[in-house]
Amino acid sequence: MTGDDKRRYSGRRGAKDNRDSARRPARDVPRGAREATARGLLDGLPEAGRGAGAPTGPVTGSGGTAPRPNPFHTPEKRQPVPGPYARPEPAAAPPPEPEPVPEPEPEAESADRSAAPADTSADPAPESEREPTSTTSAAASESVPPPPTTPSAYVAEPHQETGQEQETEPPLEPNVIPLRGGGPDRVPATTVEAYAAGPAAYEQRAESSQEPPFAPQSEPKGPSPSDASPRRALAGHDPHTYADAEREAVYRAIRERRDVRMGFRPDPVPDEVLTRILTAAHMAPSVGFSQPWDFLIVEDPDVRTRVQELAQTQREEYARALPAARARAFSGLKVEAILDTPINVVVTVDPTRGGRHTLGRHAQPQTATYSTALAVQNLWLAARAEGVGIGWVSFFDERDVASALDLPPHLQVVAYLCVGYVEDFPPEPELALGGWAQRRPLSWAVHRDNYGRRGLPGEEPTSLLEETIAAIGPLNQRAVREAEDRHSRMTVPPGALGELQEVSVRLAGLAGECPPPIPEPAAVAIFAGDHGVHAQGVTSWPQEVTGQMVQNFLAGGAVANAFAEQVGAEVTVVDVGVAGDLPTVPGLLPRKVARGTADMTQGPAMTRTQAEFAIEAGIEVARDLSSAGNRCLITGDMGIANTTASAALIAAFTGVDPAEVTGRGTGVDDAMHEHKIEVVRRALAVNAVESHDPVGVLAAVGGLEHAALAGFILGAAALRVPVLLDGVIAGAAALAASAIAPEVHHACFAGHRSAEPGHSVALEHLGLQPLVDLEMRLGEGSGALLALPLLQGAARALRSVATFDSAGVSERA
Ligand SMILES: Cc1cc2ncn([C@H]3O[C@H](COP(=O)(O)O)[C@@H](O)[C@H]3O)c2cc1C
Ligand SMILES: O=C(O)c1cccnc1
Repeated sequence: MTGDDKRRYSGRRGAKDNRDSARRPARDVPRGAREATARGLLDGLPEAGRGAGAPTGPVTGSGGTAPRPNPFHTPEKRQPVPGPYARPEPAAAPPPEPEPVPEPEPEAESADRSAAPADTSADPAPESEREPTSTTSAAASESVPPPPTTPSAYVAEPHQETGQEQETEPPLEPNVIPLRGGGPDRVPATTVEAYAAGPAAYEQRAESSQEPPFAPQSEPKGPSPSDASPRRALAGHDPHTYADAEREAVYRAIRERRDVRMGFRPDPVPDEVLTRILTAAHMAPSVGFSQPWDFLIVEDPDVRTRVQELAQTQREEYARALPAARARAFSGLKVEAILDTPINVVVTVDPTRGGRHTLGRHAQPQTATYSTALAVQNLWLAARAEGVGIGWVSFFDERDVASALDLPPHLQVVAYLCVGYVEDFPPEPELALGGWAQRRPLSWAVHRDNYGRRGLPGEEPTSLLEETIAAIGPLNQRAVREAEDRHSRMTVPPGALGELQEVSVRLAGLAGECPPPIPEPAAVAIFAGDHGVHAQGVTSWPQEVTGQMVQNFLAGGAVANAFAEQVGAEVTVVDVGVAGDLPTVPGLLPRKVARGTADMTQGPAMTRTQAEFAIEAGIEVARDLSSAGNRCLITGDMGIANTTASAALIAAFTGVDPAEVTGRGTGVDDAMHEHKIEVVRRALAVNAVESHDPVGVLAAVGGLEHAALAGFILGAAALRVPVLLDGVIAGAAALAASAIAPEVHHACFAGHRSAEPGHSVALEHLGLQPLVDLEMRLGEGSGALLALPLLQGAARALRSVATFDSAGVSERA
């Protein structure tokens, strides 16, 4: 490898190479350690994203790793929790209905069971269930406590020092927006007895409490328990607060509740246990105290077989609609255990119960169903405490299952539950373990006063854009070096993989691991918007085509759909600014910020607020698609006249003359092309654009889809997920994103070079080399989709090509 090559791999080439200079503390995990934990859905895929977004522990050099515990698991803090519900205190959970009699044999057994899984719940799968792992990972898993439980991409556990080699590197947190501090109140524990014994005893007890109670997520790093906020002080003296162990039991049931589909045991659930569980369900809150639920216990094998057939049919229907990569993963996924469990419990709702004047239901009829869902949750938590597993099956049409169960017509099925003792409770949701989806951090979900002002209690709220910018960082240099080293040893003449070498090294640096995960599954987001500048006659197509093409995407009839199907990617359409109304259908995300932009030759196309809203909509789409398990995000666009706005943006960000960046778009003739250049010039003259104010530039001469695409690109970079860029519209948006957060380019891969002249200018400015160059000029994400297999091939080369050593191939003399 030449020195020049080496320089290239440390980041963007050319003038902007020195952006990697900022360094932050390292966090890395040997590949083997991560593989040892992988036993999920996507394991069936050829290495698909194994470990993607799964930074599971600290840097430990090449040896084993101390696992990075899941925050919902606090084994080191966990105390033995006595029995199911501690009974004596009136404030504790409801006691079971029947007077507890000396427990018969099966009951005693069940009590054991309820304790046993708790102890093992942090454990990895039994040896027999584990994926075969490399020697390193096997060694690692032997020498360390239970491995990390999940692709903990969404988990920010405090870094564990191992004393082993650490380098100064950016933190390795693919798929993680570094989480800000804050958190639950950690009040001193109190007990009812202490309170009853008098305030002095109570206070003493509170002060002497050592054990911090439940930490719902370790992401928050906010105020310490000593903080003297009024809220904290009040809580510390609240006579109603449960004692530590009691609270821990409640929170433990919450965090260890699982939807279980595998490993059910045939032994029956004793009647007393089932009665306790149903009693808990029956204690649920309900609107107007209407108690609209009923519980149908199904044992009859014929009925269950009928229901199972319904589920099977639905499963097949669902699988047919999946993109290829997802369908492969889904084929290994168990969705029901209807015949595997000793009983099924159906929870129904009677929306008419309580009569006409049920309090609260008159305004919100759906609260009957909500109430019933709360009963399901109570049932589920109680079952967990009893060591009983629950699998909720929703793979059927509600009316079909109601009729298979011969329910009275006024009842509806809310939940169909498979109920039985289990071999194991997975330490994390099965879907997360397999990489099908990821847990969203709490900080994504907590807003303050206004939706979008995110901040955990006790923290200063921030905007999504600020938070995203703060999370974008350099490539991980350790992974970059490992990838470079591997390339130098791979059975390939030096440099023979051309650009794919740079791509693969960058994928490793982005993910923070070598080899990097295969960028699969992938999702294209087609952002759609209309343009006021259309009125200037810059395209020969009517504006309605934007909305009509959206419908075409949704019906699966566009080029983007054909190419997405070819490469197994999922298509999502996002309406950020289509002028007309669009139907509410699956696959279309309604995020309309405005009904198209204003005419930029008359003034700014958008207000700054509109531009910001659109950017944030794009960030949220990146977050959602990533937490849905996608490991590659692809840009797509639809917006008649958007090549005009693209040209204006590119001219504004690069300083290149409009005549050199304005193309023919959908194919305008010479006269219209000249006119289009003039329109771009006029827009830039009317709007005083300053490239140091990228959001202002987007607002002045951009489109809503450009702003959203810029957010999408920023969002992907913050999550350390590769983003595959399409043509000139994506190029213009990437320039804006890069002006907002210069290090965004590490995550950007140019899918293709469009025939639009502005696109080459943008790519040059971004320092990106296109993977495909076929004179295409369509947009929609079409060029980027074609390039997806190249991106995946680059990652796979690092993963599966042998080295000279391992293959016994002689190196050149
Ligand atoms: C039928 C049709 C399908 C398209 N698919 C993408 N575009 C592309 O062309 C449009 C931009 O070109 P201009 O700036 O010249 O209007 C965008 O909608 C872009 O996505 C299409 C355009 C049309 C007409
Ligand atoms: O480069 C593109 O993506 C492009 C070119 C023409 C029309 N629409 C999109």
